[in-house]
Amino acid sequence: MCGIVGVVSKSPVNQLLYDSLLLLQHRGQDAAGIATANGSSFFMHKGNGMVRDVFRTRNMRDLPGNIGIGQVRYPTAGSASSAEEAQPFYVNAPFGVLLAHNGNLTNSPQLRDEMFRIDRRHINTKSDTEVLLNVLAHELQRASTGYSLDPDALFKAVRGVHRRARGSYAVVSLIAGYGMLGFRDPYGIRPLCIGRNETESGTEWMLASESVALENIGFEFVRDVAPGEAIFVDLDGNLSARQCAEAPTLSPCIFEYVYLARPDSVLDGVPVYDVRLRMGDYLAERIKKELPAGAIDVVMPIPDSSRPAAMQVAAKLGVEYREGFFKNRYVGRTFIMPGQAVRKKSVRQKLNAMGVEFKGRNVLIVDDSIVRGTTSQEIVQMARDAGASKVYFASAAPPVRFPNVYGIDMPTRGELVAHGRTDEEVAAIIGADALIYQRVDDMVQAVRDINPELSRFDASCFNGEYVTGDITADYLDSLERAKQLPNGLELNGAAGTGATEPVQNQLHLQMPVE
Ligand SMILES: O=P(O)(O)OC[C@H]1O[C@H](OP(=O)(O)OP(=O)(O)O)[C@H](O)[C@@H]1O
Ligand SMILES: NC(=O)CC[C@H](N)C(=O)O
Ligand SMILES: [Mg+2]
Repeated sequence: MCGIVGVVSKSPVNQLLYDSLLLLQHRGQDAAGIATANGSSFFMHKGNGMVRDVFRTRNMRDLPGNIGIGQVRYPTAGSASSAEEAQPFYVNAPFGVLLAHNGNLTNSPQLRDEMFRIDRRHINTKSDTEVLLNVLAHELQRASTGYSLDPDALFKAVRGVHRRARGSYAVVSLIAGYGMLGFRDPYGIRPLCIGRNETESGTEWMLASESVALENIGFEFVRDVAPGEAIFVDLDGNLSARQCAEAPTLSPCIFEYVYLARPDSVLDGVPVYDVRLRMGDYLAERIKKELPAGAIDVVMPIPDSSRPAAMQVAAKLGVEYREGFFKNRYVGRTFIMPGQAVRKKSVRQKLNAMGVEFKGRNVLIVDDSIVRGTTSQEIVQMARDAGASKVYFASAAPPVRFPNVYGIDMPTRGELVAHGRTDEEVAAIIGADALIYQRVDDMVQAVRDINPELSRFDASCFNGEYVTGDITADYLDSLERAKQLPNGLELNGAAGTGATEPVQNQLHLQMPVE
């Protein structure tokens, strides 16, 4: 998961894009980038780090124009440390195309090979996004007649992308001299929504990963982009939309509701906050079945993402809710950091137990999910060190047992603490007196209680069923092999290079004027 945003406005967009990327920062902390178009010129600034680190005033001044796209990156392909793999990506032919992507292509090596052998295109990085951009560029070349491009040709090109690309992709793109194009893969695995702002000079349009990124900067939420659908907004602000997939089937990633998205966003008609509360309701029912009444003195969340579920667990159990862990607000999300060593260290830097809440009490600690077990192991130990009598642990999501191949960096089974283990074995590893997990059916029902029309989800990391239907055991094995160093050690981060020095990459791309 990364955060993407695109806007066609009536006034300069640099600050607008910056502000909306800040609202999407929770989706990617490793790199950030903004590209704008002014007349026939593209301007771009991108680099490693968080939004506030990457953009200085001088960089912002160098991003003129009323149309632009932006991205915050959490790598799943290539490397966390390579500033060249920060997004957006640019290719000069045909027309000049910029692209930002949230998701992960599962046939990127084959496409890369095809690009070289058949399309004669060179891919310069290990990023699947650069591959996706070149597929789009090639399809635009095929669909366009002569020197011009109209919405029909653009939508034909997106149909071509859907035929060739596999995996997940929510995309925003700029085409020099034409406008902004956005689309979502035929399963709608990663989110994308449309916002509008009426001004005296006309309508402005925005595309963003989450509704919070457009609403908080004054745009009105219009709707989600449908799976397989493409949206094109020309330079004058005229919007056209078309279904470009043959058999679109909405199957959004359920982990967005569990952890990835902000609670104040609404994804595919479902407020994330409401789902997290419902997950708390169902989890409380499990806890009632598994622990004797009166076993728990106090319920505590692990800040931040588990708070709504933990509040609801406490309310349903009729037990006191207390904040036992103080969070250092200057440390980011640990799960999306590249590399196990930095994740482990950051949990301790981020959270500190407050002794007064623990001494002599039986505590139930609630988290939204347990993935590698990094957070839960540290937290249980902190609770014990702070004097808790018993430490019970509950997860608002079911055990994460299978790799994710659609945009969350957990590609190997070995790194998942629940893979091949019983709940009791996981409890022993994290050191808890008891561990209660949500059930998969209840997690799905928590979303469906709010939007019964959503019937299919990508819940592959919980149930091993991959919605695209083409993920084989061989493919999963190949991901694991790619993560192993020759000495048997594991690589850190998407391509294993681990934490990074901030590197900046400033481009000013000049398009020919017609
Ligand atoms: O089992 P693990 O591999 O540790 O992963 C799961 C943990 O990581 C996430 O927290 P994170 O610190 O990323 O973000 P948050 O502040 O939004 O909870 C998530 O909320 C869990 O606490
Ligand atoms: N998490 C994502 O959406 C990642 C986007 C893209 N695959 C990259 O690695 O940069
Ligand atoms: Mg957390």
